Formats: sequence, structure tokens, C-alpha cells
Amino acid sequence: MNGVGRQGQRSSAAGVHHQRQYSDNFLETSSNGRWLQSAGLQHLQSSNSSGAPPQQDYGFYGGGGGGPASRVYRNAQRGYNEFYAEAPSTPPYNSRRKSGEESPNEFSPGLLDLHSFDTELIPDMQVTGLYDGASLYYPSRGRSFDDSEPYISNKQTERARVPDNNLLKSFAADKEKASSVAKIKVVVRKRPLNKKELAKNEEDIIDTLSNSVTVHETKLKVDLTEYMEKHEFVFDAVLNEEVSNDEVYHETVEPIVPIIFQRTKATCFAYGQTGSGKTYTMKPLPLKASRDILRLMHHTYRSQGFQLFVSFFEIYGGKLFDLLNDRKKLCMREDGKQQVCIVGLQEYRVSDVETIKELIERGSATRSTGTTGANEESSRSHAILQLAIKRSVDGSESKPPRLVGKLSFIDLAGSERGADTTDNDKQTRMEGAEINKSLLALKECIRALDNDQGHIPFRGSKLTEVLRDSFVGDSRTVMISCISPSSGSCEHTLNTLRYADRVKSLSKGSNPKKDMLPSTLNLKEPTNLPLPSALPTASTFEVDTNDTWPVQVEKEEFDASEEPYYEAKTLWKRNGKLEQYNVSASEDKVRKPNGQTKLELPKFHSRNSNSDDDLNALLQEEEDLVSAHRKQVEDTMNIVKEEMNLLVEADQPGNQLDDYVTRLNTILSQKAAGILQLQTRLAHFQKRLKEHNVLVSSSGY
Ligand SMILES: Nc1ncnc2c1ncn2[C@@H]1O[C@H](COP(=O)(O)OP(=O)(O)OP(=O)(O)O)[C@@H](O)[C@H]1O
Repeated sequence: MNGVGRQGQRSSAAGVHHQRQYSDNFLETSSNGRWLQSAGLQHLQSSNSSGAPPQQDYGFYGGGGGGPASRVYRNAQRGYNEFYAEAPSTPPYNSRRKSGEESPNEFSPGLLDLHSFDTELIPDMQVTGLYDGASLYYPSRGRSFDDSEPYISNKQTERARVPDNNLLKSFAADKEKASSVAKIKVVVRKRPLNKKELAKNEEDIIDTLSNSVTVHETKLKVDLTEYMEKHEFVFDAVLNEEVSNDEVYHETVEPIVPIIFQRTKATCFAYGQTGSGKTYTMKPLPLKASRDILRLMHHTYRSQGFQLFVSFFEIYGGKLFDLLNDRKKLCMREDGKQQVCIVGLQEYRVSDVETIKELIERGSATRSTGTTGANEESSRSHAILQLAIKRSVDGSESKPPRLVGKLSFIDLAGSERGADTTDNDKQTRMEGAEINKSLLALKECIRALDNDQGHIPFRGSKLTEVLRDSFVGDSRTVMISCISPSSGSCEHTLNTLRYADRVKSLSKGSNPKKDMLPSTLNLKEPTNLPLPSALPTASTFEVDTNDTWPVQVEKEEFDASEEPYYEAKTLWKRNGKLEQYNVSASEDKVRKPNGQTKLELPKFHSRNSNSDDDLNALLQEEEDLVSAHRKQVEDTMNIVKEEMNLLVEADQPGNQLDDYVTRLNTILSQKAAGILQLQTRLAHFQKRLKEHNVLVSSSGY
């Protein structure tokens, strides 16, 4: 059966019609404007264009939020709201400011190194004995928080020392909720066919059913007749082209938001080839999450001194740039506690959704983009947006707050970059190598994380290094694999799904039934698979009974003589609703859990720089080998194809085919020997790499 016939059978006419309609619109619509719409925040744009001041009215959250009813309505309207409506273009940041109003850029640089506070989590609150009935106090999704939470009017300091029962119950409920959130969740999102793909008559080769996704790959037999190979994968969730960004949020980030208040660090990242919809998927998520975080802060945890901070940076060619500070180059350091500090990264304190929206827009506009055949606005960088929840230790706002939890959103660069380098210049090739390296390292870290391995190989790349603190302690990871439906992207789609499957397959919490099945079933006929349900929980909360942060006393005096290298500066300026901090390693101070503050000389790897270099060299070598290996296999396949063509041409009466067959055999055995040699070398390098890693970890890193 040919591809068109199969497609005709697989897709209903309505389905095809839908896909065409989406693509006609989405290619012509500014993504900057559309994501706000799909985030359900269109009204923010209109308020902006009218020049209205930023909203502080939290009543907004109750009405426009993610309640089930509104979601159902939006879903019903999705065809219009998301794909047909003309999205208003987002005015430039400055044009939307009223005169005299401060912009994040213009805040006086109240620079203080808060990074030591950032990287050390605030100790947990004691909730022992208060678990009974806690869930009654936990506000369910979509329910008004005003209904569930009586107004708390105690003095802040008193509250900090003697937390009220409702608050403790909320914490307890959040803890309970946390334990039901899978440690790693892998979700696949299929986008609709776009205009270009339709123009080229490319067909939709992806079927989705419940949480499984099937790729129909057209292949050629030796006699050059076509046949279809099916590859079936099962994930925690599969979202088809009909699914809105609201639903993506509901499936991925929404369950994580409450547990960020419980010392959890979570990471949500989008993986996929260029043009597969990573940015489209990721852009609305931080805004939606901020909306829910602010809602919790202003209702459930009202007057508890929680603060929300935003930072946005990118990793481009292995270097870090601040997207909220004119792409200022940043550098990464590690302090004595192996906490990663991004020197100079600016964080903004935010208290309303509009400000967050402006910051995200500003950062997105600054992000590096390049051009590829697949996507004109293709991103070559990994963009990382972090939402940090902090809290002043003694409940007052006079002291710098300390980190409670963090939510990182990562829009990764196109996953095909490494393979897309042969025709490009040196810079593009280097970018590709760097991207490949980081994606490989990210996968390894997530797998190590889920297996609770002692050693997390975060040093494999800049990306994993900056995410180090998301890989330790209580963490959650959501991977959204974005795929294109088109036949032209089949190979990349399969690569994306295999990467996702690899992340998932070693997960301890995976359904054993699923693990017994091969990831790629390659079935000729449709098969009804037993579909595993979502991951069971793999982790529990650690409660450190020695840490009771509400009664913690902070000392601000620093003994400069102790570490003359570090001069403590406590210039902390508040600036209305939005505050800007400059994180500087030279002001890196470490707060002890017992409440004392001590300056410590960070160890910036000096002792281990050789190990790092070696490791990097090894990783590089391994990567080169993998590329060479891949190339050998590709060459071999090409040769086989060419020879097969010759063979078919030569298959005429009277022709002797023996010569061709002998020639083919010789070439194949030569190639096989080359591949075998490369595999042996690769295995050798991997062994060395492993030894090296063990050495590195046993030396304290
Ligand atoms: N689910 C979707 N529904 C409608 N349009 C979509 C969807 N996903 C992506 N698109 C559209 O496809 C185009 C490419 O998407 P996007 O820029 O998000 O790709 P990307 O994976 O981030 O690419 P790159 O890695 O090159 O940055 C955009 O015009 C976007 O609006």
C-alpha cells in the first residue's frame, strides 16, 4: 500500500481539514503575539496597548485562570482563539511604559550577591502532626482561593515564628501533593502540518492514541517497492495537534507549581528538531506558572513573605548571556559548597503577571536566532527562564530573601543541529557540536537523577552545569518532546522519540509492562498495546527535623578578616514591585543552617581543572567517534542503495550479476570492518570516561 493510500485510511477528512486550517494561520501569525493568546492572557495585551498601568488586581486570577470550566470553554473555542484570531502584535517594552514608570532596565542597580542565598535552600518547615485532614485545606484546581483561605492578619514576624495551622496544613497538603507528582514525566506533543509541508504534499505520518504515538515510516525494499514500517512508543502523555497550550500546561507544569513552595526544584524542557514547536510550546508556560504561583502566594500563603523572582538567560555556543540585560555575557562559578553561581545574572522581583509577561517578551526578543531551511526563526541557543520563590528568613523584608524552590523552563536548541553541519561554516559546526554535547549530557543527567545515582554527570556540558542545583535534592523533571507530523521529518521525529524513550526507559517508576516491550515495535499490522498509566511516584520528601526556618535567626555581621578575599556588601535596594539583583561570585557568602552567616572562599575548581579538561577532552573524543561511526554507517547505507540500483538496472536477461554481488560483498565487508573498529574504540573511550567520572566523583566533585 502506498503512503497516500495509507494516509487516506488513517486520517479522517475532518482531521486533514483541521491541519490545513492551522497551518494556514500559524505561519502567518506573530508567535510573540500568539503565545499570549494561547496562554489565555490576551486581555493583558489589550490593557498594554491602551497604556493602562500594570495590574496588581489579583481578582483577575480567579476569573481568567485555569479552572476547568474556563479551560473547557477555551478548548471549545480553541479553533478560533488559537488559530484563527489575529493576534495583536506586542508593542515594544518601552513603548508600553507610562512616563515616570520604572522599567526593569532602569532600576537602580541595587546590587547584592544573593546567590549564596539562592543556592542554599531555606530549611523546611515542621509540619509533623498536622497532616490529618490537610487535604481539606488544600485548594483544588479551579476553586477560588478566597473560599478556602481565611484572611490571615497576624503580624508578619509573629507569623514567621509561630506558623498558623492553616498555613502548616497548606504546606502539609502540598507535601502530600508533591509525593504524587512523578519525578520524571515525558510528554510528546505533535504539532499540525504547516503551510510549507502541505505545499510540498508531505503527509501526516504520526498517529496518536491515548499515551502512545506511532510513526509510519515509508521504506524501500530491495526491489525498490515501498513498504511501511511502524514504530510505536509509549509515554506518560501524548498530546496531538488538537491540544491547546492550556492543556499542555495542565498536563505538564500545573501539578508541579504547588510543590515549588515545598523546597522542590523543577525543570521543564522542550526537546525536538528545529521547527517542531518547542518555542510555541514553552513560551506560554512560565506565564501560566507565574499566574498560579502568584495566586498561591497571595491567597494560600498570603502574608508569608514569599517573593517571586524571574531571570532569563541563554546558553549559546557554550557561553552564557543574560537575556534581561542586553545579552551581557555571564560566567559560571562554583562555590565551596559546589553550588553554581551565575556571576552577574540579574533577577527581577515580580508581583504581577503583566510584569512577568514583559520580561519574558523582552528576553525572547533578545534571544539568539539564526536561519535554517526548516525554520526561519530557528533558535540555536538553549533559553533558560527561571522562576524562583524566595522568602525572608525572619519574615521581614529588610533582609535578603532565601531560596525556597525554583522552576526552570528550558527551550532547547534544535536537536538536529549536530547532524546539520556539513554544509555550514565553522561557527555553525561548532554550535552544532556544543548543542549535541549538551543534549547528550542532559539525557545522562536526567537518567542518573531518576535512578538516584550518587554521581550526576552534570559536568558534561554548560547546560547541565548551570542546571546542577536542579539535579540535586528533591527535584522534578518534565520533558516535552515536540514532533512534526510530516513525512519529510520522519528521521528527526524518530530520533526525538528515541531520545525521549531513552530518558524514560531507565526510569525506576516506569510501568514494568512497558519496559518489557521494545520501544520500537516495527509491526506490519496495527497492534493494540496495553498502555501503561502515568508514572507512579518515585520519590518521597526529605524532612530535616533540625531545620525550622521560621525561627531561624540570621546574623548579618561578617568578619572581613576571616576571608579578606571576600568583602560582604549588603546593598539591597527595593524598587517598587520589581527589584533587580546582580549576582556576583565575589560576594559569595554561605549561610549556615544554624543561622550563622559565614564567608567562605569558593573553590573554583582550581584543584580539579585538569580533571575537567580531561573529561571534556574525553567527551569530545567520544562525540567525534560517535559522529565518525554514524558517518560510516550512513556511507555504507548509501553505497548499498547505489549498488542496489545498479543491480536492478543490470537485472536484464543475459547479464551476469555475479560481478555486482561480489563487488557489493567486498564493499560491505570493508565497511563492516571499519564500523567494528570504531565500535571497539568507542567502547574503550566509554570505559575510560566512566573511570574518569568515578575518579572525579570520588575526589569530592
Ligand atoms: N502546536 C502548534 N500549533 C500551531 N502552530 C504551531 C504548533 N507548534 C508550532 N507551531 C508553529 O510552528 C512554527 C515553528 O515552531 P517553533 O518556533 O516553536 O519551533 P521550534 O521547535 O522552537 O524551532 P527552533 O528550534 O528552530 O527554535 C511556528 O510558526 C509556530 O507558531
